[in-house]
Amino acid sequence: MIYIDNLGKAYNAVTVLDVEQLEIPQGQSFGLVGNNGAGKTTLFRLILDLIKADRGQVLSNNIAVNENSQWKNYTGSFLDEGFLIDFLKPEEYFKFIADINGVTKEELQEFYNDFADFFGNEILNQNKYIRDFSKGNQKKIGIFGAIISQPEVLILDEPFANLDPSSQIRLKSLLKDLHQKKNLSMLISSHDLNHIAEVSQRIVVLDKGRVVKDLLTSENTLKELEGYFTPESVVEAES
Ligand SMILES: Nc1ncnc2c1ncn2[C@@H]1O[C@H](COP(=O)(O)OP(=O)(O)OP(=O)(O)O)[C@@H](O)[C@H]1O
Repeated sequence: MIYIDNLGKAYNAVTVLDVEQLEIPQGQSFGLVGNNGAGKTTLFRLILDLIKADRGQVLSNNIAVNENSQWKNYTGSFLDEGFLIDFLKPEEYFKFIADINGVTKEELQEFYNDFADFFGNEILNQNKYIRDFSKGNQKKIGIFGAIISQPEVLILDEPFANLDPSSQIRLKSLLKDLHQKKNLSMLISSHDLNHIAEVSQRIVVLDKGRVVKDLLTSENTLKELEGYFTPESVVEAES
């Protein structure tokens, strides 16, 4: 369970995150949406203890993430290319993650099988360094890297961005599968309302760092989100 308690962050005296309380129960698929600069990545960075909060704290299974790193044993994440070791080839990178997490060769092979369609023929056996892959393929490498450790909590920042349509569809199906089979807590941000509504049981909307909507996904959620994000000028033009 992730619990956010009175969390605040400002840059240059401008508040970019201000979340009083937010509880994400174990096993929930949690979608985070918001316009550019709404604070989504900042929230994920705070959850992963990559930046320091100005006030408040994030608890993972009741332990403050900035005081004890136990949560790292069960949390997989990919926010950006900074998470990759780009002077390695994908197979070397995956083996490195597998080795530090005690994942066997056979288990890794099983993951490769599950991800074969998602990878296409573009990731494995390419004999090139991660830094030389396209942005979309680097994203695939990062997502796979986050999943190899078989985490209980998975945090992905805009996983659908830069992926081609077929890969987006495959990723949705992989994420839904993982979530169902493993009681995984899945925290995903996206600008794509359709995708996020499809993979999330709950969707939170951030605006200027604040939670402005917290919805359990239903058949009306997509409409509600589209309504929220439709600019007034468009509403006026259509009426
Ligand atoms: N290191 C930093 N220094 C100064 N401002 C920052 C820093 N990191 C983030 N910000 C600012 O914090 C705000 C929130 O940024 P954040 O990246 O969390 O938003 P986001 O919702 O992920 O946006 P996007 O959808 O564009 O990725 C933005 O105004 C951003 O410019």
